[in-house]
Amino acid sequence: MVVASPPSHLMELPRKILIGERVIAEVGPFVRSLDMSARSVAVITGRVVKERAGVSCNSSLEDAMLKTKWHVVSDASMDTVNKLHDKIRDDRPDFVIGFGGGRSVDVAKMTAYRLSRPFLSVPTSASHDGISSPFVSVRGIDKPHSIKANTPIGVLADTHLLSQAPPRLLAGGCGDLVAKITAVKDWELARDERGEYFGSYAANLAYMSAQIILEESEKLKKNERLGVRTVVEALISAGVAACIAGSSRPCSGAEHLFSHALEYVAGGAECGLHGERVGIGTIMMARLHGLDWENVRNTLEDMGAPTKAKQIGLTEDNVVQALVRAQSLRPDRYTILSKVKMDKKKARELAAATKVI
Ligand SMILES: NC(=O)C1=CN([C@@H]2O[C@H](COP(=O)(O)OP(=O)(O)OC[C@H]3O[C@@H](n4cnc5c(N)ncnc54)[C@H](OP(=O)(O)O)[C@@H]3O)[C@@H](O)[C@H]2O)C=CC1
Ligand SMILES: O=C(CO)COP(=O)(O)O
Ligand SMILES: [Zn+2]
Repeated sequence: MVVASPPSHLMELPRKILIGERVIAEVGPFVRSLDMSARSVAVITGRVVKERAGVSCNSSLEDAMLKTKWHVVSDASMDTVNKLHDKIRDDRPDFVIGFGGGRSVDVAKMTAYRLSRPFLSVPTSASHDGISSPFVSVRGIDKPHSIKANTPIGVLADTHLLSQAPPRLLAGGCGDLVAKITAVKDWELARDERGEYFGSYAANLAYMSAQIILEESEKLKKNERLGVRTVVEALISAGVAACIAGSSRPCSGAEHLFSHALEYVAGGAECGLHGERVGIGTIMMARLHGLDWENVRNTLEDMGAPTKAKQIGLTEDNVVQALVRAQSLRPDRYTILSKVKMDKKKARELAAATKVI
């Protein structure tokens, strides 16, 4: 098989990453360190995060002489992005800051992109790798998967705030991390069977972020502080892998397609968090790849993440339908599901064999 020559793409990486306990109090100086002449910022956040940590974030920004305007969002839709764009456009803030869970970070990233302003990511949940990548998942576009916006110019991760988030979010982050073992396997498959360009550096970086969880879950579950720090660093690193690859390829394979398909088949009903769905998908895709799927399942259990469909309100039929439909949502992303075509019978057997149903 002739392997395609690397496509040209611009690699944009975060310039500075500040991580540690209570570093939210340093957000003002952090902005200044990125741009000495900055005068104003727009902070996009959620209601809960603003209530819990808005004051310390605001004081730090104002102490650094940055005129600060707050915008509270409650969903991650294109409609919300459009409204924010219209509201913020005339202010011309020097930075758009996404302060909160994945929803706030995504909306802020997309708004900054639309306004051509630098974006600063201040995640308060370690739930997926979008905290450091250029990708956003917003509702109301014609794609079930993420689209590319701009890489955050900086990432500030306060491990105290991250540890205050609902535990489910951190467990979901572990699901998004273990996914990299099957995502990377899918990328290798695409190289071997389709001649797709394979970036080994990006692939190794993403793979390592899964391995740390797979190898150290025992230790991480016993030490909450170490657990949060390790998970958030691994998520940032996986996001950087996507920056290097220029696509979500190293981070998203068939397990992500399964998760996207679940959102369709569940028809808008609550069907778990991103990382929870992806983690369950990884168990099944690991089996298809001939990997140690039981180790994936045990790791997810250790980290408090679901391993069974019913734990996130899914029926057996939801799982079967999503497995059958998954690959058709992104036909150009060659994965194990392109090779092992799923019908209802195979899908049910796979889900049962891995104890997902
Ligand atoms: N860009 C990408 O590559 C990806 C993006 N996504 C997207 O990310 C979003 C999901 O992100 P996720 O983080 O899981 O969930 P949310 O952003 O929806 O956050 C879940 C809840 O947790 C609250 N919360 C967040 N941080 C804290 C904290 N420190 N303390 C207390 N409460 C907190 C939020 O409050 P509040 O009310 O303040 O928001 C919210 O109510 C989805 O929109 C999904 O599509 C998913 C995968 C990849
Ligand atoms: O969640 C992601 C990576 O972890 C983004 O993946 P998608 O490109 O499949 O949306
Ligand atoms: Zn993901």
